[in-house]
Amino acid sequence: MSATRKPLVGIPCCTTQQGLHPFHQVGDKYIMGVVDGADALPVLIPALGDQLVSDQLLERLDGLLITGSPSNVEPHHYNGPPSDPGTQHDPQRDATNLPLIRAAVERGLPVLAICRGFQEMNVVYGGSLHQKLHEVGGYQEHREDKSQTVEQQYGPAHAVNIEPEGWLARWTGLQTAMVNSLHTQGLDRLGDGLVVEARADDGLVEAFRVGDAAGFAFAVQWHPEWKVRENPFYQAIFTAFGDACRQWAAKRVS
Ligand SMILES: N[C@@H](CCC(=O)NCCCC(=O)O)C(=O)O
Repeated sequence: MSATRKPLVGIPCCTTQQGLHPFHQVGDKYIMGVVDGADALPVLIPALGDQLVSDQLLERLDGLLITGSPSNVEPHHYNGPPSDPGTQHDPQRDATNLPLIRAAVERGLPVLAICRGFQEMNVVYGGSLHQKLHEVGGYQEHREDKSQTVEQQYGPAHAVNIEPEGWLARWTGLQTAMVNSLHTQGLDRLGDGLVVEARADDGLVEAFRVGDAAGFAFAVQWHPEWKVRENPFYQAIFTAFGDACRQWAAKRVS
């Protein structure tokens, strides 16, 4: 691989309906997180579910970024009770991402999962979700205040306590950090083999890694892609991801 060739990072899309037509889309901040934060080339992956030949796709990639989304994982994927009527779902995204995440981690391809992506990764490993964290009791407010500006909503909201022996501690040297918080759902049962990397003060799991993964497999409940270059804590996560993608790319081509 030439010194200037950047790793290729796949970003699976959400589906939305715009007028009469369905679209596949990814938010700009995730794309720019890959470009600016990981110094990599993004490529958008349509949410094709079964029609995505994941091996043929994954063998061409050097990493996967699994994004957040206002939609929720359909609860049948974790044996949860049905969602309230009107809950936003994206079954095509579920059908794409759940198998893709498993296949990517199995082959050692670097995976960074954010917010809904973090929740998906927990479900992939047999974990479950609280559908309305604010109704469970004992948890602080983890939702954004939708009356605020976008800058305020993605600003620091609460602390996370970082596990001293984990990857986050190694990358940052920190014991605590402030993070944004824009989620209604949250981890209930932690998936098999997932290792907690950080918790909120109320005990909610906010970051984990896949314990026996062959490569980089890391997930956070907050949004480190938000203005990643301006936040050294967020940047450290994207730097570690980008480095893992570069190492994968170098091995793949050599
Ligand atoms: N719907 C889930 C996940 C929350 C989430 O991913 N929010 C992201 C919102 C938009 C974005 O920044 O991409 C939940 O509510 O817990």
